[in-house]
Amino acid sequence: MTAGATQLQQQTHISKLTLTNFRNYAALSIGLSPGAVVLSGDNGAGKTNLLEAISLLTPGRGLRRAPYADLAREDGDGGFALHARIEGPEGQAEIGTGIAGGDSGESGRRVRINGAAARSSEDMLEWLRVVWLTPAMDGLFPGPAADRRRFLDRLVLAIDPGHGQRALDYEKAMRGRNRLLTEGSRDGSWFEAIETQMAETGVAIAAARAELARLLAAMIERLPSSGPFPQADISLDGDLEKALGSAPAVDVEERFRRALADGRDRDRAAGRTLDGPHRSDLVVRHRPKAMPAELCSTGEQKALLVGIVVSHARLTGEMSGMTPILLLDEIAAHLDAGRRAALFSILEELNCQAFMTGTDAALFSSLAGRAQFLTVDHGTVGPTEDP
Ligand SMILES: Nc1ncnc2c1ncn2[C@@H]1O[C@H](COP(=O)(O)OP(=O)(O)OP(=O)(O)O)[C@@H](O)[C@H]1O
Repeated sequence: MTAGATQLQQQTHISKLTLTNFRNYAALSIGLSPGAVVLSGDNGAGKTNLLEAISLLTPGRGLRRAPYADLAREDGDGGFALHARIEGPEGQAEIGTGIAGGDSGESGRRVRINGAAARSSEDMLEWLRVVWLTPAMDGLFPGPAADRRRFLDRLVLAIDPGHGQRALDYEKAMRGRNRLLTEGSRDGSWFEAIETQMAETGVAIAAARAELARLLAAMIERLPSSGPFPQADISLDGDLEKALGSAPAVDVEERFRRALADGRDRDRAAGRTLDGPHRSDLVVRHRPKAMPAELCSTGEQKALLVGIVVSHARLTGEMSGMTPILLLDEIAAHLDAGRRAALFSILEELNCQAFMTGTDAALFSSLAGRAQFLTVDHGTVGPTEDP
């Protein structure tokens, strides 16, 4: 067996995917290969739906952030089910998730791993990590900070599975504080308890983001300085993230707790908490052009994002031994032939399973013989003839 074959065997990948009543799929079961998987088909055929299904194999609402009830096929019973067989260095796992018919999905989706109910959806991270780039993210740099924060937190989650719970705990505490503010409560001990929790979880969130930014910046240095995917300078714009650069976490926590207490009147007037990691931003600059990312062309922004995502995939692989599965929706749309070829060879070098979609398989023809080509046709998926 060649060294390459051994490597491929160890790659974390989905080898089988089954969808039941998911979006436009009534029933689908497909075998998947490690490495690149190209999904081509007409507009509306169901390519993104397939990626969305895979994105639900990680905590959260998936790549469209759609309500679970919308994921259930329109003519179905109101529920949906996904099932995936994962193969990786740790062995094989069977992961299932979905909601039952008649369940609005508001209470969350169920997750089963190897036949047993998971304690939380974060248990899936023991088996695989999933990261995506979608056309909706083309507007990430000029768009709202909330989208960049979400992107950043997803990158953190892939290297630090505890991040999701931290974010949930912080949001829950903040909702509690906001409720006290809008109710006009003056109950000092209630505020103190909630603000202490916000300070603890908030600083932990900021510290995890700062650590990701530091590690990711080191990985981005490994991108060739004049290559097709430009080096990005990334930094975090947030009071806590900045303070952590020059003070120990316990001091930052205490400062944040005091700032929350001192800011009650101001926040009461605003009806919400105005300071905290829920207001932080990810700042990206195009290093070769010495320009903020949001001022770059659409193609340049896409190339920057690809550089960040592949650097992150490399980082995750090196840290966890598990390279994320990449979902690259319509990835070829803004990349010229040279950049496409460069992307394909980076993906091969990363040794990750990467799903790429496009209306035209020809854009991926240089991968012939090195990728699995599948044609998506309104609820069915089969091998692409003559890719
Ligand atoms: N809950 C649902 N039940 C049934 N069909 C659905 C549901 N949600 C979406 N669809 C259908 O799925 C199709 C969209 O699929 P998808 O977004 O995956 O297309 P695509 O192949 O990525 O297309 P494009 O190339 O245009 O991006 C649409 O025809 C839409 O009507």
